[in-house]
Amino acid sequence: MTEILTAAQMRAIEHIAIESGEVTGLELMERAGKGVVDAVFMQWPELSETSRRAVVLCGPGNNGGDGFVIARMLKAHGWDVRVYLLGDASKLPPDATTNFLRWQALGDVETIGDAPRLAGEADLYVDALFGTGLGRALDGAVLDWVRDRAAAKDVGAKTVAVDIPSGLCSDSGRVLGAGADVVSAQLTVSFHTAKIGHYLNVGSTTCGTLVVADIGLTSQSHDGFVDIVEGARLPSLSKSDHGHKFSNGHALVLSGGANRTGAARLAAGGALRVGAGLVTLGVPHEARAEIAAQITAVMMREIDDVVALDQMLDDPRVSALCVGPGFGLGSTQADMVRAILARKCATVLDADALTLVAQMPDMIERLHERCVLTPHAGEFARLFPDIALALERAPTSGPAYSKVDATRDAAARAGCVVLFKGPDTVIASPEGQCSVNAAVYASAAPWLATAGSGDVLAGFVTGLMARGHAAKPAAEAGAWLHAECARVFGPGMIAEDIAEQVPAVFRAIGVR
Ligand SMILES: NC(=O)C1=CN([C@@H]2O[C@H](COP(=O)(O)OP(=O)(O)OC[C@H]3O[C@@H](n4cnc5c(N)ncnc54)[C@H](O)[C@@H]3O)[C@@H](O)[C@H]2O)[C@@H](O)CC1
Ligand SMILES: [K+]
Repeated sequence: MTEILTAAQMRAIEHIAIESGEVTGLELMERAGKGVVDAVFMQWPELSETSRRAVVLCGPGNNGGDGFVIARMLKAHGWDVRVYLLGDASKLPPDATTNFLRWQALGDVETIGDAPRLAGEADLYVDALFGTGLGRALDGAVLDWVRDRAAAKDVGAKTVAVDIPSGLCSDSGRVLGAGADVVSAQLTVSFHTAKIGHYLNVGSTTCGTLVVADIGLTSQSHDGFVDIVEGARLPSLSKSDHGHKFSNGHALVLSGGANRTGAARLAAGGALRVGAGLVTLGVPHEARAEIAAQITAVMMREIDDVVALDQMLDDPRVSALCVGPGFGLGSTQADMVRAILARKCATVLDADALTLVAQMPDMIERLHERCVLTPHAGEFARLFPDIALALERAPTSGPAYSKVDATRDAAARAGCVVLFKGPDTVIASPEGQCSVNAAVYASAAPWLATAGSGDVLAGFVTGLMARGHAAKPAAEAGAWLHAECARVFGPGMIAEDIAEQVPAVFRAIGVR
């Protein structure tokens, strides 16, 4: 998996590299500027063909320092470059000052209030106002510029954001302030690794194309770092050449009553597709005929109450459970959830099971480390109302409380893995290990927003746990497969199609 960093982690990595004498801050700034110019010419080759006009907006920190480097490099390409500075040049930090002076030898520096706004006035706008040091909402002349630029609605406008679009918090992907004012970039060039904010919340819709430039820093893995889930780095999902069905686990998916069995059937199909050796639907008597008419490889067993459930769970071959999709919210269902939690089996709690946990104060304490909760935003708010509130409150200062923070806090409180759904799905363990499955940028899967898709995800995670994967890797692999199946299928996809894509996706990542 690839690490993505907070601003503080990035600063620490830079600091260590500079302190060790491996590189100077000035060298890093030069490489950052070059990385942006190279990415601009790669993204828009037409800009490299003839000299053009650039407007470079520089802020009061090192992001502004990068801007002066970019201005100098574009000038060296023969461009007409105009530079606008926010604030007092005498207060720039040292490396930015050096590059300010280098630029001053080549051209003027005007004040930000005079910066042009319209596409006709420049071929390229460079946003070097704020990067990882954004501390509060945009205001004053910068805010005016951002609003005017947004109102201009230029077709084919080209704005490159240096490190991160100004106004966006690099830890959370949230816009600081109540107004949602942020530079809208077509290209964002970050350095060393992407930042968490590029992937969460509105980060991906604000950055345009995201490019990460190598500035020669060495990676320094750390337990606290957040990972991006990647298909190429999932645990092995191949089946053993010598296995039999029971060696691949037996998943039990509990269904609700008649006329609401679809969700459990979708989950069961998902569990089977990702390789559980057997999948059984636990079905109330009244729904038997309905389910029997619609399943083939999935098996069925009548489970009406806790007694029948306990009998089934006495079979040690049942290796994972899924409870919640279409399950119901009655007292029998609540008793069954309690009975399941008492068994300490690998269990995915989704949909109605999450609502039951939220309604019964004793339930949260019964959750354990082999559970995975899979809430969407509404379910998350029911389960963890105070945490959800902190996440919804408009952030006034940076770094802002993020979905990563919220999921980590929820997992610590629940004592189990929490998979907080969305295009920016965050998965956290109670110990704070955390990853993001980002169905954004080239991995976007917008057709996942369809009825029943969450049921399939619950089934995927259950199937992988039934096969013996631990809760967090199962949640990560399930989330990645889910989004990738939808991406591969593309437009027109409905929930039934998701699991059907598993064979193609498995083949593509070498699963056998
Ligand atoms: N430190 C280094 O060696 C390197 C830093 N790099 C660049 O440096 C950036 C980080 O630099 P800094 O830490 O100086 O932070 P920034 O340049 O992002 O901004 C910090 C400055 O902006 C002010 N500020 C924050 N929010 C404001 C607001 N809303 N309105 C007005 N002023 C505000 C702060 O008081 C501070 O003066 C990175 O994003 C990256 O672009 C790169 O050059 C790579 C090397
Ligand atoms: K920026």
